[in-house]
Amino acid sequence: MARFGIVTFPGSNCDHDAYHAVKHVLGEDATFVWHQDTDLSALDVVVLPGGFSYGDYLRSGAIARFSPVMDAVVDFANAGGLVLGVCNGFQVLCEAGLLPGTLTRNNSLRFVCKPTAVRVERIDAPFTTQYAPGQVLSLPVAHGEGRYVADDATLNALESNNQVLFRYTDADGRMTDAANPNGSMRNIAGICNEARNVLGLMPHPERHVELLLGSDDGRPLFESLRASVNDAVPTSAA
Ligand SMILES: NC(=O)CC[C@H](N)C(=O)O
Repeated sequence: MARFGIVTFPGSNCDHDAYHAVKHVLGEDATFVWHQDTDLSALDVVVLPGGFSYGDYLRSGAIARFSPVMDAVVDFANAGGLVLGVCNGFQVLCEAGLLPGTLTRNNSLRFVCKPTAVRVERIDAPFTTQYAPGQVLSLPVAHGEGRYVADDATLNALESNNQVLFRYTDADGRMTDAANPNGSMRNIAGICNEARNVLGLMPHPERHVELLLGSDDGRPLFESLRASVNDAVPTSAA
């Protein structure tokens, strides 16, 4: 059984969605981790969920990054643990320095809440093995500060290391400005770190995990994590 911990900050509002995806849809072990907790040793995967941690004061994720749990998340990630940050979780990961770049105000200066088409760029990361390369997913976005920004050197490094795992496209997988809901540079929707064990993703896979919700395109992301955890567990026969 893969053990997922879902961090709750004051202001998180997608923690229960993530819990539902893991516990009830996937059938794996899910527990909530309070922002003041510091022991992550019983977990295989840490999820930083969406929401408005600390009211998005100053800028999204800027205060959550100083929560006691985040020192533990940094240690967990540096030891190779799997970390998934969705939306506000992505913002927190950038603020914490676990991912490069930052998320700034949408180019529309408006909160955007709608389904988007997102293309899977790479399947050689523990978050995407259960997708097909180039598969176009329907995943909802809901954010005011989702515009991914980084300098050219960082963007080029992300591309050459194959760290861009998801991009906004149209439904046919074409990268257009119209398909980009927030003005993210190079249509970036999700990136991993160089070691490939930390993912930040702006759209919400946990909101599209069953057809009752309109789509189950987000479900293979959680199945990929489960497969990665199970593959890593040594068998007793060894
Ligand atoms: N759904 C969310 O996680 C919201 C993200 C963030 N606080 C924003 O509005 O930019």
